[in-house]
Amino acid sequence: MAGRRVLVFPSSAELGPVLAQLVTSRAEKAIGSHGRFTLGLSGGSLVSMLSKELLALSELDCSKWLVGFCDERLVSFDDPESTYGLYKSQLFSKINIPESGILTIDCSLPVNECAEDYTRKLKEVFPDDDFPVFDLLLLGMGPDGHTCSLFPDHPLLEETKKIVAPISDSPKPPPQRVTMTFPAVNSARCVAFISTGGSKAPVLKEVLEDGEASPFPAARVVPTKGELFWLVDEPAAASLTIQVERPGSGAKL
Ligand SMILES: O=C(O)[C@H](O)[C@@H](O)[C@H](O)[C@H](O)COP(=O)(O)O
Repeated sequence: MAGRRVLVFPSSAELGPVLAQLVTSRAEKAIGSHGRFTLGLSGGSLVSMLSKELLALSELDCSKWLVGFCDERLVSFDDPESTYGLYKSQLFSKINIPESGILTIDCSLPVNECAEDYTRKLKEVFPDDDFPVFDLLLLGMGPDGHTCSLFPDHPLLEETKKIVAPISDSPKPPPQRVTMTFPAVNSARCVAFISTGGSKAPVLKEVLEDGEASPFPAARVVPTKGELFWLVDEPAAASLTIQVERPGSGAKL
């Protein structure tokens, strides 16, 4: 791992601009070095925060972006539970990302086939790698310590071969989902967790202070070579005793 940074902001309002800055700076770097920017998205509160912050930028050029999903719920795209559906209405329809730059699941397939189909799509985008090397993955963490659709005590936590796995017994509804596995997540060049709210405080303390000794899935996100950021707000950070950075909303990452 290139080193973990934990950045604490008074609230989401101060965190948001730094998230946007991280995305645009990694996009610029990626496009400069290999001509495209591959970004993996997650659901939850990230959808509205990221959409709002990116749309507030005056010069956002997404023509060389390739966006995928760290996990996705197996529901139709017009279902309010569809992560893609939410991004489509809040972000994709308002930026200049080409349709070919959005990697979606095929939600008409049964869950196992859906995971295989999404694996195939990722392999097409990353033909030279055993696991996809995204330039940036944005992750959330639930109050139970799950990330992507990798839930505590689930056998999928031990998956070492698949890039994408199906899950049909998700403890959080909807039950059917597809998710990137840990080896895929940990192959990224940069991973950033965005975690806000006091419900995250106890689990965040264990994840950050006990590391991989902690039982929580989020603690297993340790990029092999890439960077790891935790962007959190004060309520989520309330129980931390480790040293953190408090850089303010003008931080440049
Ligand atoms: O698929 C899901 O059920 C959600 O996307 C979920 O995994 C979410 O990312 C986390 O629970 C963090 O959500 P918040 O950032 O909104 O707390």
